Amino acid sequence: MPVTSDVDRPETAPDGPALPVNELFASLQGEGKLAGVPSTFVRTSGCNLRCWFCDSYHTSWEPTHAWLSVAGVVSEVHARDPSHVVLTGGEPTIHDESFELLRRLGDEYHLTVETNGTVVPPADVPIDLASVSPKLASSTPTPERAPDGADAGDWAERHEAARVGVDALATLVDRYDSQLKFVVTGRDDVAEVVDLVERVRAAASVPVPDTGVLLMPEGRTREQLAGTRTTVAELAAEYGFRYTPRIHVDLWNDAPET
Ligand SMILES: C[S@@+](CC[C@H](N)C(=O)[O-])C[C@H]1O[C@@H](n2cnc3c(N)ncnc32)[C@H](O)[C@@H]1O
Ligand SMILES: Nc1nc2[nH]cc(C(=O)O)c2c(=O)[nH]1
Ligand code: SF4
Ligand SMILES: [Mg+2]
Repeated sequence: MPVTSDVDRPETAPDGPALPVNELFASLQGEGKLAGVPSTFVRTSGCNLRCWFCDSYHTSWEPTHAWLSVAGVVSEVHARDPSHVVLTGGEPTIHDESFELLRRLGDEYHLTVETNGTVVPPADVPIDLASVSPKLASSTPTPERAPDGADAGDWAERHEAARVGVDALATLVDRYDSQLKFVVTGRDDVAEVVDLVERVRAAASVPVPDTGVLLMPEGRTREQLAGTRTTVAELAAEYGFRYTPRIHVDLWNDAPET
């Protein structure tokens, strides 16, 4: 149910809890330690950051969505086969209704939340895998590095101020089965990964193994990934971190609903 399909697109939310949904589809989890697992993806719109490379431009730089009731999202999930649900965005945790959705799905599905790690959900929210992707300095938009046609405005400062909260990251790691999945643009990014992982370890109460730290190559398209993946895989091997491919990009490039 992408916004490009023929679904109703009311401009305001229906009565009751509702979410701005950019797309809802079944695919294979393409990233991280559950890569390859059939999953239903719910992609909310709206984000508190503005990564210059965001592969979901229509949830961040130019938010686009249909408003769906939480009950309607549950029905759409029920209508699909996978036992795993991935709630992503945009940044799903900026919407309280995301937490209500997770509560309503928790008994029936394995729940992964893809998050930038800046927001801690209420303690009662069921999450089976917190897939946390803290943002490095190389994600910050600059006049030279912003999506085509986007107005970065004051987002360089806002993004930089909000992109990392060590206490929030430590709480997520303490509370949930988790992975720290860093988008790596090149060799210069790794010192910051090492430093941030050490800061999270110092603040967390549970161990953060190197195998829970995933390096993911930056790239929205096959062509872009071809330019980053070998370097990033070699960095993972060198530093003892885990490498994650982006198998949906390999398989379907940057097609929507994949
Ligand atoms: C679109 S984000 C949505 C969830 C959340 N806002 C976040 O950033 O984790 C989903 C995943 O895609 C990753 N991602 C976004 N753009 C990317 C790019 N150009 N290359 C590689 N990964 C990217 C994010 O880091 C995150 O792991
Ligand atoms: N197949 C597939 N796997 C994914 N894993 C995380 C995704 C995301 O955008 O959060 C994603 C996505 O967009 N597609
Ligand atoms: S935090 Fe996630 S959704 Fe937001 S701009 Fe960055 S990659 Fe896109
Ligand atoms: Mg994606």
